[in-house]
This record gives sequence, C-alpha cells and structure tokens, in this order.
Amino acid sequence: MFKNNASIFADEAGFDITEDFIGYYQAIIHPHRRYVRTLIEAISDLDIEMIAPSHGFAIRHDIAKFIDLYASMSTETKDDKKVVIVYATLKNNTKKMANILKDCFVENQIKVELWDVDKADETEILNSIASADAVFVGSSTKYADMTGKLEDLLQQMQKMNLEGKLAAAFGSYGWSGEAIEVVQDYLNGTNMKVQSTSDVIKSTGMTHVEFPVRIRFYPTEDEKVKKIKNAAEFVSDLLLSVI
Ligand SMILES: Cc1cc2nc3c(=O)[nH]c(=O)nc-3n(C[C@H](O)[C@H](O)[C@H](O)COP(=O)(O)O)c2cc1C
Repeated sequence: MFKNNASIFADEAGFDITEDFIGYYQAIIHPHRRYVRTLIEAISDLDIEMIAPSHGFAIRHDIAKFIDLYASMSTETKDDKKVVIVYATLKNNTKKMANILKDCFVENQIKVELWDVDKADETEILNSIASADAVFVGSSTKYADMTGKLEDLLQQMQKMNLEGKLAAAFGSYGWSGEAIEVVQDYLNGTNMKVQSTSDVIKSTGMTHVEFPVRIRFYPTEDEKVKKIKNAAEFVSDLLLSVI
C-alpha cells in the first residue's frame, strides 16, 4: 500500500483519506457494526493520540472526526421496523423456532407479528406481510413437503409486489427437511431479497449465519438455539442499518 519512502501517516499522504476510510468501512467493517458500537463505547473515555489500523494510514490528526464517522455509520435507525413470522407446524417444533426468532427481534426493539398459518385468516396474514420489512416463513417437513396451508399462502405471496422486503425460510425437520428448501424456492419466486448462506458469506465473510434456518427436531440445545438467534440478529442488523 505504501510506495518507496511514502509516509505511513495520513497527514503526510498528500491527499484526503476520508473517502478511502469510509470505503473500507462499507466494504469490510459494516457487517460487524454491532461490535464497532461496543468498541466505540469502550474507548469513549480514552485520550487517543493516534489511530494505527492494520490496513491503511496511521491517523494523528482529526481523530475525533474519524471515530465519529465509524460511530455514525454503525448507529441504528430509529425508524420502526416490523418482522412477520408465519409458520406451519405439526407438533410445535417449528413454532418453538418461530418464538425464538420473535424474542430475538423484540429484544432488538423490532415489532413482530407471528402467525400460525393453519389458525389465522389468510387475508389477515397477507395484509400483515404487505406492511412488513422482513418476512420469515417456516414449515416442518411431512412426507418430503410443507405442512398445513402454507403452499396457498406462498402462492398468493408470489402474486404480490413485495419489493424491498427481506425474507428467510426456516423449519424443523427429522432427517432431510425438504419443506424448508421448498419454502426457500417459493420465496425465491417472490421479489423479496431472500437470505441465503451463500450470499451471507459472499457479502460479509461471516460463516456462523445460515439461511435457510434448519433445525433437526427440537430447538432446545444451546447450539440449535444459537443458530436461530444468529439468523435473527443478522436480519435485525440489516433492518436497523443506517447505510
Ligand atoms: C408423518 C410424518 C412425516 C414426516 N416426514 C418427514 C420427511 O419427509 N422428511 C423429514 O426430514 N422429516 C419428516 N418428518 C419429521 C418432522 O419434520 C419432524 O418431526 C419435525 O420436528 C416436526 O416439526 P413440527 O413439530 O414443527 O411439525 C415427518 C414426521 C411425521 C410425523
């Protein structure tokens, strides 16, 4: 990065590094902004003389400006956000997943509307989806397919304009979990931005967040609950992001 005899200090670079500083944040750091907020809080009382990052110039001047830039880009929006969670279940394992997702969103001050597709009115669910910022659709697997009345709802969703919304599939299964993949396929047939493990890795480098969210039988063990929470935290971060 530094040419022969070039200075390592931003104030001797010969140009304003602010644009590169912001670009690096957007490309690499933004997915990890939850931790940026924690660290900015941790250093708030320190008298900092220099920022010496592992990449790029060392910063000796305008330190507060650069820390403030990280703080403002890492902050959360104050706009109200809403997640709709719809599920179909035989023995409530998928319902348990739905409730873990719900609790996580509520902890992040995100409004949640939760629907059991077999107990609620379809029009009411579709209206709820129409005004959502993100939609989670879950099903357990019965004879290699979705359970309950989910298919009809998903077909209706494909006829709606759901542009700009985030979506994710989830479900409990016994051995292969075909229904979760079928839900994912239906969601991909809408114009929502459907979360996938592949996209998460490519856009953030994170490997602990998986979509669709697949849980064998009961989500009681720590590891399984963590997997569900990781997905909810990831979508919460996307919804609350200001950039
Ligand atoms: C009649 C029946 C059929 C099932 N078929 C499948 C299947 O084809 N593939 C699979 O992975 N699991 C299958 N399972 C397992 C369920 O998906 C699993 O028990 C799941 O945890 C149920 O979640 P739920 O309580 O949300 O319905 C089946 C279970 C039952 C009772």
